[in-house]
Amino acid sequence: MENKHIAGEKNLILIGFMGVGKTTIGEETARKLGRPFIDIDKEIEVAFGMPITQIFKEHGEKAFRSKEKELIKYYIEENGKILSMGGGAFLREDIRQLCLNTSTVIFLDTSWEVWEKRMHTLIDTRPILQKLSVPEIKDLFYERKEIYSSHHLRVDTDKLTPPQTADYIIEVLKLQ
Ligand SMILES: Nc1ncnc2c1ncn2[C@@H]1O[C@H](COP(=O)(O)OP(=O)(O)OP(=O)(O)O)[C@@H](O)[C@H]1O
Ligand SMILES: O=C(O)C1=C[C@@H](O)[C@@H](O)[C@H](O)C1
Ligand SMILES: [Mg+2]
Repeated sequence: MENKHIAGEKNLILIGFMGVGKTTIGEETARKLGRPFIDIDKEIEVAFGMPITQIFKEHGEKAFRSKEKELIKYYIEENGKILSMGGGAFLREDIRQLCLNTSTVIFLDTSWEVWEKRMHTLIDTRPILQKLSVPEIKDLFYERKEIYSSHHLRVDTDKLTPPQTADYIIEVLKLQ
């Protein structure tokens, strides 16, 4: 009951470090609930007409972050959707507060040990990871964890597949 009250028809926003499954699990949750799914990273790519790696190279991170903020504000305006954030969006206090005040924020929590095994599949498409050594990535991973500690629901994804994670979110928030 408590959870139903928290979630309602509010947007669900998935947060967490790069590659924890925000896009995959967001898509799956939206499909199961029959709700629209918006991936903010994808929308930024559409707006610039190029992949994220190229946006960082040609326009810089500042332009990327500015478009990210603009699109989050736009998509958060209307309720009923599932939104997956870029891993860095929640770093900004204004975005964090906007998300927490309007939506149900779900932190996908993956352990470093599990994430590290997945890392090699992520590097090519995540420019932030490309310039860092593994120990630096590990530091960033734990730094970011603190930022993601502001949320409404935490899901430990280590032993769950994306469809199982989506089922868990739907069940615990009593969305069906
Ligand atoms: N629970 C999981 N178990 C196994 N593999 C997973 C899990 N969640 C995601 N993956 C895999 O990890 C990769 C990254 O997932 P995804 O792109 O959804 O992450 P993301 O959080 O959206 O990353 P980013 O912040 O960079 O957008 C994908 O190949 C996906 O299939
Ligand atoms: O964690 C980050 O800073 C990022 C995560 C990705 O989702 C993208 O938004 C981009 O690669 C930056
Ligand atoms: Mg994603």
